[in-house]
Amino acid sequence: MSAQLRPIVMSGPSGSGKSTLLQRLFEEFPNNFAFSVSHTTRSPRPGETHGKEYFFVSREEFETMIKNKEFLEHAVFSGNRYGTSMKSVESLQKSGKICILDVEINGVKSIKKTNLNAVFIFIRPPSLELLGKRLRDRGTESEEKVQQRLNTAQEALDYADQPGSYDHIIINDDLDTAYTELKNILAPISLSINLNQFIIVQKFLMDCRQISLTEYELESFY
Ligand SMILES: Nc1ncnc2c1ncn2[C@@H]1O[C@H](COP(=O)(O)OP(=O)(O)OP(=O)(O)O)[C@@H](O)[C@H]1O
Repeated sequence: MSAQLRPIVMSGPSGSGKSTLLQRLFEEFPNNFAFSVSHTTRSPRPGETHGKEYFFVSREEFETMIKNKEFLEHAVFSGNRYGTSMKSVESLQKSGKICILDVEINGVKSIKKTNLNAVFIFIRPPSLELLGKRLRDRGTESEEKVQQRLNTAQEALDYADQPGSYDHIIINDDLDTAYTELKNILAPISLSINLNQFIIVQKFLMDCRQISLTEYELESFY
């Protein structure tokens, strides 16, 4: 996989602010970043299209893909299987976009074992207390679910404390500061894509010179 198209793996406890930060990123740079499309064994909901929200596959197909080592990571939620295939990341990269993967701790560990050459970013809440408050304020989970998420959060924080677990850790205290930090991390990666395209154009122009196009003819390429 070419270095200039390194995918971004974003992880962090539920409620740490991943979706909020990514939503801002996609709004500001709609042509530069995108999520890869995952595979799932769950049935499509009304309005969902195969290949858009998910690739909907049977259990047998999913298991064959596991056997063929086609997944970068896969997991089970509410009795259904979900996974990110190498192919779906590659097809996004071919379209010239930086692929964003939003995965939990086991996904991070699996992806680390592949040759994806991703950049690993952890979004850290300032404290578990504040994380609990944000989850409660968000109002999407019952108190029992909030407690479950806080327990899982501790595990994610412990893993993030291990040396070498992530390339970057962003503390999401003030949202604007966290977003600026995220953009600063992503800027060199986006830049390398532009730089690579520039080098390809330069090489093309040099080849044109060697096959003796005149300066006048070259002008027409610009
Ligand atoms: N820096 C911040 N300051 C205050 N509130 C924040 C900040 N960042 C995020 N929030 C709020 O915290 C809540 C959780 O954020 P968000 O939904 O983005 O978390 P998440 O990590 O994507 O969670 P999940 O993995 O469960 O989807 C949201 O209500 C969001 O508006």
